[in-house]
Amino acid sequence: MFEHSIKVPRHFKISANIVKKVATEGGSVKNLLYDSKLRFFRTNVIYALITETIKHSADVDKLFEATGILTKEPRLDPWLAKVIATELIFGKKELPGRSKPEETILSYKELFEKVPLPPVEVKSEVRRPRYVRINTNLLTTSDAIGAFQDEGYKFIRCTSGCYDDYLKQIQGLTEYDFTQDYHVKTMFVFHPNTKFHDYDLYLENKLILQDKATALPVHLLAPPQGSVILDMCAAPGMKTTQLAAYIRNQGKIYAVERNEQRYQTLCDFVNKTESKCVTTMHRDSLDIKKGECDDAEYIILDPSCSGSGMQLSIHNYVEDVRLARLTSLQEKFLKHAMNSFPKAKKIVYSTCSLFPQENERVISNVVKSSRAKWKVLNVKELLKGNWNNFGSGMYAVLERDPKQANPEDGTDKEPSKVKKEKMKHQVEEDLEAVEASYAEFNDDEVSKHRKKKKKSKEECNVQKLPNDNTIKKKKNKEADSAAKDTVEENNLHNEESKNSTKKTKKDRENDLAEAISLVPDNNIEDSIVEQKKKKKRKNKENEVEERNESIDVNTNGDGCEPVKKKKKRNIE
Ligand SMILES: C[S@@+](CC[C@H](N)C(=O)[O-])C[C@H]1O[C@@H](n2cnc3c(N)ncnc32)[C@H](O)[C@@H]1O
Repeated sequence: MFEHSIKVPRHFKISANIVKKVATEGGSVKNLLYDSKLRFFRTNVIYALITETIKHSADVDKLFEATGILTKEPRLDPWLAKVIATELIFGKKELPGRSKPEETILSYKELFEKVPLPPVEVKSEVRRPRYVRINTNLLTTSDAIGAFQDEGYKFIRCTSGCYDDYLKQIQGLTEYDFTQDYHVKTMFVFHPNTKFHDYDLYLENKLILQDKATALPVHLLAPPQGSVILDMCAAPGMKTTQLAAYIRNQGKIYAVERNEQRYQTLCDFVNKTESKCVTTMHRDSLDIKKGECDDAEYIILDPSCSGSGMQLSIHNYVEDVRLARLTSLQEKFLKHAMNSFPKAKKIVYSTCSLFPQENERVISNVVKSSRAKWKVLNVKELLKGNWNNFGSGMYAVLERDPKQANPEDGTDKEPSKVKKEKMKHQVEEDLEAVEASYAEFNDDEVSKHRKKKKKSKEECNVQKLPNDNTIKKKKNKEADSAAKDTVEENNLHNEESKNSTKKTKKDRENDLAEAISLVPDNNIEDSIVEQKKKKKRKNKENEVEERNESIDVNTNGDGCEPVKKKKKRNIE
């Protein structure tokens, strides 16, 4: 028999409260846990209990459903019950006290044990490499390579240009190697164990610890120097500062953040990184109306999400109600981005969630209802099939359809009936593409596709240092020469950029073309230039016809056409 006077152990109560908060309101377990009131409590014990409860949540739900415990015991708090049942069934297998909730759960132990549960999945943990981004406002990539070499790291260069070779190469990096990222040329990749927290370049904000997945949206947005960008959900400022470096502080970035504390973090980060072209705004993005930020041409939309793609499995636990709330907010953001900024021509939507509700469904719902003003580009085509998504979120690239928008005044022409039909058809095709792409993201098409791909005969020029600390400290001459080309490329590129303030649009296009020849893997810019050439030709042919039809063509900015769809879509 239990005794009414016996209290529920405090660690159970605290854990139950946090699990409830994470599931219903969201937020980080660590933040909730390291609340000052708990500072001297056994946080490690509680953290383990919360993690286990979240990990076994689906199984515990099954046990509760099969036994009907929550209906039969209406006074039992379901969150507390979850924590205690997890401890009893999956944790220590015993309970410390004799409180009523503990006794109630114990009385169901035999019934719980009869419920068949799926076998525990043993997941092999894949450790992600350590990515760092060079803040090119403060340090050139060539100087960064030199600095890493001075530290004893060996620069490994993939000469084949083949993505498969690159992937093999990063998997084989030792603790003394580093290489340049395949897509984002200002990023470098190190062994997962590499620590940078005490490293001078990091402390001086020349080196930013940023994961590849969070850097890709800027690469996909690819705004040219001089452009005006709106970052609708900016704090802590990873993408804002990356954008500032990307456009070499030439242009303007509106960085909007609603949360006061996070806004301060954003301002600090912007200052520390010398992201001088950034205007921070402590605002709710959804309150920014036509007439404000009207000059924004490129939009990055990285709204709050469930974070289910983040490494901590703890984030995978999201209540349906919360997910629905997030989805509806994300749709609002996207609609706002698409409709409120007359000059906007490209939007990159990204989340670190893997839930389709926060990704493809947001895109399809919004694009469906947007009268086809925006076209969804195929991310895999933009990356030329070369992105092995490590389960860390999703991206969608939307480009305003130049045939259906009037960039001069930002209004959309009312389309004729025939055109409306065509547009509807186009939207359906686009959505099919998006849905197919996400489906492929979710299954293992990536590896199938890669197997089919013709392998390059060229091998990576991989030269490894022996695993020896003494040798590590010697600067490697061979590596120096391997890096030399990159250094020269970067110097040239940097030299170009110094003169860029006075450049015309034409000059910028030429710069872009040159940059592409300097950086051969710069896939996005590559496809943009190709598309520009095509578009110029096409524009000439269609000029008269289009004028007659009164359809305005987007002639300002980069004017790039959406990437043409192929019959068979390959999306990673
Ligand atoms: C996923 S984080 C953004 C991360 C950021 N883009 C980066 O790369 O560092 C989402 C941010 O959006 C902010 N946010 C949420 N709703 C907002 C709104 N209505 N207006 C402006 N900011 C908002 C949140 O406070 C949070 O800081």
